[in-house]
Amino acid sequence: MSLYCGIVCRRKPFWCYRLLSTYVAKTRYLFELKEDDDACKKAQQTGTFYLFHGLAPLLQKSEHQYLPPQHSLSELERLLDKFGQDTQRIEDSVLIGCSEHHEAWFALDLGLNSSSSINAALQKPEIERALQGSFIELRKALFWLNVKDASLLSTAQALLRWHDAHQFCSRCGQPTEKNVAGSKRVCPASKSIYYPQMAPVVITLVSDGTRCLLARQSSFPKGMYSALAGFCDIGESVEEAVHREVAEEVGLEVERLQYSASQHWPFPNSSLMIACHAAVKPGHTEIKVNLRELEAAAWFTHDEVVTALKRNDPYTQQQNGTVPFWLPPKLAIAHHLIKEWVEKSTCSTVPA
Ligand SMILES: NC(=O)C1=CN([C@@H]2O[C@H](COP(=O)(O)OP(=O)(O)OC[C@H]3O[C@@H](n4cnc5c(N)ncnc54)[C@H](O)[C@@H]3O)[C@@H](O)[C@H]2O)C=CC1
Ligand SMILES: [Mg+2]
Repeated sequence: MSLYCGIVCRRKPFWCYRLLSTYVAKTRYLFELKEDDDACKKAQQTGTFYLFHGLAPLLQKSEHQYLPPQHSLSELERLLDKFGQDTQRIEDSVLIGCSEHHEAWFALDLGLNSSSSINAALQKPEIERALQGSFIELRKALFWLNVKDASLLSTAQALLRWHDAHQFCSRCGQPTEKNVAGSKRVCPASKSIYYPQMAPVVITLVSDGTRCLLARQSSFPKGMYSALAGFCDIGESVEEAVHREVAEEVGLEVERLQYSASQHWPFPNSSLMIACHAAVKPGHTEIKVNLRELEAAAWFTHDEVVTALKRNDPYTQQQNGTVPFWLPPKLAIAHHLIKEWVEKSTCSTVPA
């Protein structure tokens, strides 16, 4: 229940956090930190930092799970000091969220070349030893993290990558400067403002009523099939992108589009995955694979998909040496789409 009653406090910020629901208060606090550099610097004093090296998050193994440790500002300063680095490097950190009690969370990459400090990147093995953890490539880490940490670290990596790649103004070539939160970069020379971007991607699970269409690119791990995905062209709606991508990749026309869900996907650059179900016209099921985009595409039955969803260790080779057909991991929206199709078709309400 929202406690916000429209009362406007005279204290800064112009709303009173005590009158807001926990969720609204949190979003307003994060908004303030993005807009106000002084407030964000202050938040660093009491906040915590997630560390990366070359865009790989630091993880520590605890019992049966991997967790990303959080470090306070003073711990981070001590670490930099120990390795002969100036604390200006902390200016490269980016705001990635906050707790319900308004403890701000930041991410900092110790391996990328710093735009704030002249010191060279820190050496990975030495920091790993000092912090008793390992920097693990995010694609691998996603298999071991819980959903909350996976989402937070994906956001952090996307933001750190974007800042690393946007250090110069594309209009005049001069260095750009990030605000303290990292929600934008400004070019002092041309006054251009740059905001972190995501590319919209449609991902579609096509059904013919009893089977679903799955495809693989040659770059996928052996045996893995997924739903059809593709970047939206400029000027296109989501619906237009779905029709075009399906026609382009497998030569089919679809109808009855149904939006399912969306997901931020950090690889290889930030994408906003927009997931839909779609159906082919009855009898129009002949696949014409575009071999410039895909290695293979095929229709799979409900039973084949159910078996593949149960496959926990896809890399186990079958006795004849082949790798069995398997599906993207739970955290990928493709998995969600496929599971949803299985559940719907079990209840006989699959989009025809
Ligand atoms: N989270 C999930 O469940 C899944 C995520 N994906 C992601 O979807 C994305 C798109 O899938 P693809 O089949 O590769 O797309 P695609 O079918 O559009 O083909 C990729 C090609 O599109 C062109 N392209 C156009 N705009 C681009 C842009 N903004 N960035 C990069 N290339 C662009 C390039 O020529 C590129 O080679 C991939 O990055 C992949 O990681 C794909 C499947 C499952
Ligand atoms: Mg594609």
